[in-house]
Amino acid sequence: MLSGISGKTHLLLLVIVLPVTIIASYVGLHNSALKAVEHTALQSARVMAMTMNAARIHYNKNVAKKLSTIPNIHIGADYEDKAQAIPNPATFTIEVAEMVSQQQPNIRVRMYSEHPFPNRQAEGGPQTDFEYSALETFRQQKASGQQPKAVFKSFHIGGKLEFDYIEPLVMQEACIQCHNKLDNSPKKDWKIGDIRGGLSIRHIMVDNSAFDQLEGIAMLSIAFIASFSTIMLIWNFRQSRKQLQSSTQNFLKIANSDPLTGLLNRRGFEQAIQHSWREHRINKQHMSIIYCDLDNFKTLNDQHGHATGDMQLINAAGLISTTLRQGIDFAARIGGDEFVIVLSNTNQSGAKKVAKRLLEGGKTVEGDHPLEWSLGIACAKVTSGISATTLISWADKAMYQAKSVATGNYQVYQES
Ligand SMILES: Nc1nc2c(ncn2[C@@H]2O[C@H](COP(=O)(O)OP(=O)(O)OP(=O)(O)O)[C@@H](O)[C@H]2O)c(=O)[nH]1
Repeated sequence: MLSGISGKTHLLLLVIVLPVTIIASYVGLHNSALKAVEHTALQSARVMAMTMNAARIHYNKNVAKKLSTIPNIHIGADYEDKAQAIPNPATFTIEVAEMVSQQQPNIRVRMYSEHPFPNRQAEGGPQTDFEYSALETFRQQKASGQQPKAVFKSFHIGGKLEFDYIEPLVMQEACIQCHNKLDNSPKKDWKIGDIRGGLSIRHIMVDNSAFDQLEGIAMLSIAFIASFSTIMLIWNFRQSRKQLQSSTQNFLKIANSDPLTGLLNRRGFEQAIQHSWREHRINKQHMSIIYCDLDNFKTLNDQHGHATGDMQLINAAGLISTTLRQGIDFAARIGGDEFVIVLSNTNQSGAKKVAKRLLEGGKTVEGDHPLEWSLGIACAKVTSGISATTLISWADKAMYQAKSVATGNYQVYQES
């Protein structure tokens, strides 16, 4: 029963808890790996956006603005077609972004507007759902009085990780004049602070190597955790089984022992004699039984008290134990003052020697009262024609014969 519960608990741990732990660890580590890669991508997108903005501001302030005061210098999106012309800051930034994108196939930088000029109609507007939704978010943030903030999102596209970062582009004082005055401007009612578009930076992880590395570490960690947990569970299971075996053995020892003398009790004796009987029958050996009954034990109890009687029983058991061969013979207290001794592979003459030693030993036991007992010996070659119960009953009869003759002697059972 105990073993069943313990086994089931461990099985439950192995079958449910371990896979759940492994899955939870994998999901946790996978998410951590993704977060780490996302963080890196976000940082690099921010740096890229800062660089683009710094280039635009610098160009605007130190190139476009200064050259605009010189006559015959044209500043506009159509600068390529004209002599003495330079790009306006927006065109400058757009073209720098295009150059970066061409050189880095895994990075795409673009400025987009909801109202692109006619020359940028094809590629200048929002192109993805995320670019549309980013403009919507910026507008909502502005409407609720917040400073529009960059948005960031990661996608899994065709087995590759993709990170999109979009910063709001806000209409500046320096740009509004052109936008509201130029003939070809698609919108002429811009106000400073309006959301005019976004700076979109897309980073595609071409080989996913950083992520794969982190996932590899995650998998290794999980494999380690799983192996460690399994080893711990098996170790724990074995320990529990050992403890259970040892408790079962202790329990059986207690259940089969006489608490007063430490010898086997009737229950333990029956198991031991059956086992020994089988072995003797296989080996066709002689077995001898000595049935012992204390003489006038009732009188001892009555005259000197139960504790003295108990001491006499303990002395008798001690004498039996020291007389027998350790691990070969065995004995039990099967009744109040009755003991049965089993002498393995022992014939009648051997049993007589043991009986004499027990009688002699009784005279010298420690204590005020010499140990006197009557012993009955029965001996047989163990075959299928006789049972252990019969041999014990013969020894019992012999003990009564001894008692009927005189106290403190032994008799050998003789088949009549
Ligand atoms: N002290 C003690 N006495 C016990 C124990 N178990 C049984 N007895 C007593 O042992 C006595 C056995 O009595 P009997 O079988 O008549 O034995 P006896 O007085 O030795 O008589 P004979 O065998 O004819 O010599 C009884 O008085 C029981 O009460 C025990 O554990 N301790």
